[in-house]
Amino acid sequence: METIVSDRPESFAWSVWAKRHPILIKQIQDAFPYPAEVHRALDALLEETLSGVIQRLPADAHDFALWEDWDRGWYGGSWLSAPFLWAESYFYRRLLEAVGYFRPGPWQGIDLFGPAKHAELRTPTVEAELTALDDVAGLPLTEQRRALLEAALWGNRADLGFRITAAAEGPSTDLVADDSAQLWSILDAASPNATVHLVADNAGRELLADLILVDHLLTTGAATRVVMHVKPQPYYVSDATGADVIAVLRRITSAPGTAAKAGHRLWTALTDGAITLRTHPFWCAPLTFRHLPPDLTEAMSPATLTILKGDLNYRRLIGDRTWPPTTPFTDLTAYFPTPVAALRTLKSDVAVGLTPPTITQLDATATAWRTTGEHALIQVRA
Ligand SMILES: O=P(O)(O)OC[C@H]1O[C@](O)(CO)[C@@H](O)[C@@H]1O
Repeated sequence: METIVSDRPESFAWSVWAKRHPILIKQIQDAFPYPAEVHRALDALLEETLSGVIQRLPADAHDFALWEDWDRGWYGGSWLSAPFLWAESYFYRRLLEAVGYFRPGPWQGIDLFGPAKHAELRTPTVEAELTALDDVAGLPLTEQRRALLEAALWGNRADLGFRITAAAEGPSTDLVADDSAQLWSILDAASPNATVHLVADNAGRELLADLILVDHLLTTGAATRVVMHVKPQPYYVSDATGADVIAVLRRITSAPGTAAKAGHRLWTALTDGAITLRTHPFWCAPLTFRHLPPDLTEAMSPATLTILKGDLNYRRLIGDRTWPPTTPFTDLTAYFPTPVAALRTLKSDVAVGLTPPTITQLDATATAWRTTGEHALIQVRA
């Protein structure tokens, strides 16, 4: 199966470089009063990706050696001919370089995507979602499970990068694969000693729903311990960092009713160790999870179940390749060190584990069903 690259005009990967990134760079330039040299560096990066060759990080970058290790011979070649997964990840590292995120100075540590992430937490939609938790609390357990799992799943649609070029958010449509019964049976079989690792994706609404799900797992005994993995630095626009977890927690605790109670429980769970927050440089690596480093593999191996959120984690799990969509999910994920569940809305070309009737139905819609974000899946490998 071929690795996905970005050099075919009008392909999805190509459109990310040609259409999404110019808008993204402009948004970053507008969001902060960056000095002229930062504007120039951002413009130069965009130019380099569209018509230049991939430059190395400066030799004094703190992670220069790490990126030498992660390189697979792509420096010096065209961005569009390198694997999409590798090049897109490196683009986000180069964005941080352009704004001086790691360099001593006034812009050090300032999240270039912060304004959009924070604005999302103040929207009426988030307010309504928090209030709706009062109703969920009154439902029978199976319905609570369905509601909160689906909120975490569809929360992935709220990715800020994706929304740069996606049509305005329409109604959520169907699940193209749904192994949720298996997800719960794995946890129930291990109860009361289940440990869940949750590899988070986006901040804001998605992280809010993830945290509410985590609270539900802990309060119902479906999990005794949860390890949440977040990014060590801003990445893929709205990916969650430790600072985002705190911001979302504060938002939940400041809401009325059921939400506030969940927020306070989450806060306590973090302090007493029922929830552990972790990060690792590999979460921002341009490689698939087949390259999980030994320390991360060891840290994750006690997991009863690892829940991977989002499109990028899905690409990294199964490999960013032109798989036939009927390829079994279980075959491609057999290597992963723990039982694994993917919760993902479809926002890139990769899709596996679908049945022929589902594919026929999706093709009959005559839409770009792989990339519109209107479809979602829950896939599990025990
Ligand atoms: O936040 P997610 O769900 O990982 O999605 C990231 C998105 O960005 C992309 O990398 C495209 O830019 C897609 O893979 C995906 O649509």
